[in-house]
Amino acid sequence: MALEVRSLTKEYIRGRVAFQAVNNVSFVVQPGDFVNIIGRSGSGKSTLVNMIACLLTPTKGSIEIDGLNIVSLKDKEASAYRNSKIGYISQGQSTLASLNVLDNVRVPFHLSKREGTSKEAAFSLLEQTGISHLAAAFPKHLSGGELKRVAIARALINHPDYVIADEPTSDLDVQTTAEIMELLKNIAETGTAVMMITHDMEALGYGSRTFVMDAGILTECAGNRVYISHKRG
Ligand SMILES: Nc1ncnc2c1ncn2[C@@H]1O[C@H](COP(=O)(O)OP(=O)(O)OP(=O)(O)O)[C@@H](O)[C@H]1O
Repeated sequence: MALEVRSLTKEYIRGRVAFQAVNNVSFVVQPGDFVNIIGRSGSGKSTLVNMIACLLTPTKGSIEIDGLNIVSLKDKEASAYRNSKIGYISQGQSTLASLNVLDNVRVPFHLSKREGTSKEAAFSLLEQTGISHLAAAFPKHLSGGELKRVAIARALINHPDYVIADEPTSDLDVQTTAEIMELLKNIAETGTAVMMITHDMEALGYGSRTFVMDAGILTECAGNRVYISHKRG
């Protein structure tokens, strides 16, 4: 299922001045793509992916999946879409402290009405992410890399078509970064499109396409080569 973003714009008002945090952005993501999104702090990366995750309403433009414009979904439909189609790996800590690792992974399964149980599937995802030995542990006893693996397993529990990861390696060492990136690459290889915001040059090589966001304008780098301008126009 291709994701088609057309003329997407998000306008904010700061002081009394309106500005486009995301400015007329268009691109298409195919199943299995592993998309890097890079760019300076404040350039509009999170605003863009939050609109794709239906967490934010665009000012203008469309986001189509299989002919359905998700921008026009009502709140309840938008939540259902997010729950079934999007796996979201947020930048910060996102586990629930009162649940053990296995139950944290199961949470999205139970947010919508579904047949069956999520226990085996959640355990299998913990095996895939290399932390099944921590199934009964609580988040406060886990390292940053282990918590990131929990977030990845949880993002996959509903078999999403798209995984969005907002700086998944921001606080990890080189070795753990490589392991987390291998996991994300494997996810893309199964046909789930991955969109990753990153500032981490080590992480970039794992993606198949790279986009640069600059003051709300998104440009794809030819041949996945990265040209970063440090000047702002
Ligand atoms: N609710 C809001 N109201 C007004 N301005 C906002 C709002 N949310 C974000 N912005 C502004 O929009 C711009 C884009 O923000 P965004 O968080 O998308 O950037 P980013 O590229 O993800 O940054 P970072 O790399 O620091 O996370 C920034 O200038 C930010 O200050």
